[in-house]
Amino acid sequence: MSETKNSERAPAASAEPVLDLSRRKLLATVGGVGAAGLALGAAAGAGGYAAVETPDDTSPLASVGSTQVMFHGKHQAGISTPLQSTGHLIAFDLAPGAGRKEAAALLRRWSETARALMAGEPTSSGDTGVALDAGPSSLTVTFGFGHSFFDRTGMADRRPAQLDPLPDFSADQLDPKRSNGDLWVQIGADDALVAFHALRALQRDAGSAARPRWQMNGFNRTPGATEKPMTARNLMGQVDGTNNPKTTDADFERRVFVPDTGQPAWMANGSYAVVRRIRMLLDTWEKLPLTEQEQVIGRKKSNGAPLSGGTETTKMRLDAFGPDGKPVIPANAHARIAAPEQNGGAAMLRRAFSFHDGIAADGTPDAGLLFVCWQADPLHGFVPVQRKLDRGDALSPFLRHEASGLFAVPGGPRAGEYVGQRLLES
Ligand SMILES: C=CC1=C(C)c2cc3[nH]c(cc4nc(cc5[nH]c(cc1n2)c(C)c5CCC(=O)O)C(CCC(=O)O)=C4C)c(C)c3C=C
Ligand SMILES: [Fe+2]
Repeated sequence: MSETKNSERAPAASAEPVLDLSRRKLLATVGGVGAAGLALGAAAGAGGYAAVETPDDTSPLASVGSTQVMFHGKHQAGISTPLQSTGHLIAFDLAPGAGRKEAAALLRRWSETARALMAGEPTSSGDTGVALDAGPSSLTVTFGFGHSFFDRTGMADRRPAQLDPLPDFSADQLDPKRSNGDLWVQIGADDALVAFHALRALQRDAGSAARPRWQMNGFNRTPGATEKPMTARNLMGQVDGTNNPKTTDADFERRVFVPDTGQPAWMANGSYAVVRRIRMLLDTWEKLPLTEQEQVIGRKKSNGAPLSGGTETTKMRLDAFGPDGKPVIPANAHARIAAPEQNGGAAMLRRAFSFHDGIAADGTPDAGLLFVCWQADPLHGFVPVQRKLDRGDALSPFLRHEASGLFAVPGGPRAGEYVGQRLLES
């Protein structure tokens, strides 16, 4: 697993960040309160997995800035680590003539840059200074390989079957130019400048080896904006992420990560990311009365509680019927249709960013969800659930799936290793 560390540290420009462990409290899991990094973990619904260090009162940086996520670990950072307030998703294609050797050199460069920036250090070549003064700010950089990468590098025989293209869904309106790609990078941080700094550094590192294919920018709530840590809200106003698998669940690892002994061996402790740019038809959605909006999801908008009663964390009672004889959580409610118990146990870890790219040509807001979900096998996670949603989800008329990607995200690098080394050098 990747670890999160909340430390007082020298400004980002310093080559030697100060990590004075003797002056910090180590908080093991989500059980504690008071640390911004920890609070975020609880709020994200995708986090709280990592060890968090809190600074003492003399910290020169606010705790948001000083929170650090470890680059090395069993899993890559940015999967089960807390969701951040700024995200960039970017796919690259290898340049004509670039193959396995160039890809290996690129992953080596990218890994060193990610390691340095996640530690709050400047990059080793020509740091742009954009993140000067800021701490690591929970920066995570996560790397993945797309289906086409294996053809481009002459390694088609090493491609996992899990990367087979996703099936077509009837409601898809996908733009191929904004879909897939040889390589994929997910950047997240709790400071927009820190995130942008990392994005630029990685783009520059790509040099002549790879070219950006598409880029998407997203956001979530800023840590500290709410009175207490809360699950995120999306741009439809719903509490979104409640029923995510929890890192404390006995089957969390099995659902989200390829086992140690999994195949192919280079994917051990890795995960598969499905990325969808889902436009929300907000002009239509916002006209829907509140009670109907709640029926569409099956949960209350105010606090995310199931319509069958209780609080946000109360289990949905899918077998509850109202006095009218109808199910309290409608048969086509999104949360019912997507629930693992309705899909043979299929589950995924959703870790999304909202996006807003201004006004589209048709005059409507170009806004929605950069849906990213993580699973050990997309055929037992995203695919069956999306198949079912595609057939009769009450939310579908308010959505448009505009872009799609599927990426193999290898396990975390060991010290001295770069991401993907076990694929590229064995
Ligand atoms: C194929 C997977 C899914 C897509 C695509 C998807 C899109 C999507 N969802 C929301 C809003 C909510 N989703 C909620 C729950 C939920 N959604 C999925 C899967 C997909 N969603 C799952 C597996 C679940 C959990 C179901 C369960 O176990 O109860 C909820 C309810 C709160 C929660 O649990 O998170 C909301 C709200 C939007 C807006 C959207 C596309 C833009
Ligand atoms: Fe959903």
